[in-house]
Amino acid sequence: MIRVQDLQKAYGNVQALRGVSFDIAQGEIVGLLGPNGAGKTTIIKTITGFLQPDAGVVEVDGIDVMQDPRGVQARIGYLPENAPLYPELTVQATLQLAADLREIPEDAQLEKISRAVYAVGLEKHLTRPIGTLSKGFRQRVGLAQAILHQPPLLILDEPTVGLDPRQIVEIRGLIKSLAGQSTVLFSTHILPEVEALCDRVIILMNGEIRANARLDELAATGNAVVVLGERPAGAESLLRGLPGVEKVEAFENGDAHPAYRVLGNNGADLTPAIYQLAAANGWRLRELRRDTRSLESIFNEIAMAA
Ligand SMILES: Nc1ncnc2c1ncn2[C@@H]1O[C@H](COP(=O)(O)OP(=O)(O)OP(=O)(O)O)[C@@H](O)[C@H]1O
Repeated sequence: MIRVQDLQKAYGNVQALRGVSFDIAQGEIVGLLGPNGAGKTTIIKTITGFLQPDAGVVEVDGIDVMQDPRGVQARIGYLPENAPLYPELTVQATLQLAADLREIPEDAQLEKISRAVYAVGLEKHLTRPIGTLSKGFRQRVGLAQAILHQPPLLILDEPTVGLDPRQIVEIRGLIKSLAGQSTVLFSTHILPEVEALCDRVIILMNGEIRANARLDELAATGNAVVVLGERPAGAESLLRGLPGVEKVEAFENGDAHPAYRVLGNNGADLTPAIYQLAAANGWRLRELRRDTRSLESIFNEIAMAA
């Protein structure tokens, strides 16, 4: 659905993007995560055809954005950061204006507006001027504008920035429901946002991609945790003898059963070999799993390495 290849962009002597490449498949929901100034908005503006890169290729649905920006924009619903809205216009007038700008034929406008309004829960607020709406409801208007033409791809720049905790939960819920109909790429600097919404995360720092993986892959380590029913003689040294094992640490897991953290030396999954070892030696396994890391610790590790 999106192909970004070796994108580069400088503003004067600020190198905002330093060769960014990634692909997003149809139906995915992907978070572009990075601190302020990492280059998230620059990537989004390039994909949506509002900014010309210095080098690189962006394709949406096989269409090159530099060659046919209007063709790409017809396939994208875009919610910019702090979407500009006219405070004196009502919700209905705002959406009618958006439908005109999208060149939606007049006889189709009512049906499209009504569909978008119900999708974002604005049906009771059609006659209210934008200026009287809370920030959360203004964001719903922005989302309704973005989905008016039923685009196959939604691109949202920091969709929950400036919202209070309740509004954040509501907007995240809406994004999740819209993801059923569209591929979604959104940017954020908030880790729990990624955990709440994404299949996959692209971590960007200083104009470079530092990670691009499914959340479960990123969280998995090459270490395993094993808890046994009783303490068989020699368990620790047998675990240590498995190929790919660096070290075995016994730890207290709170229920008096022997627990070990088995540290690998090459990132490979150790659990199948541990399972076989347990079966061969008649150990009673209470628990066997890959050890995981939180997104926060991954992010901090990447930031420290930067
Ligand atoms: N129009 C501009 N002129 C000069 N520098 C710019 C311009 N727009 C962005 N930059 C710089 O380019 C870098 C990337 O900015 P960008 O807005 O893409 O980052 P971001 O990750 O979206 O950050 P934020 O979350 O703060 O919006 C930053 O160093 C920023 O200061």
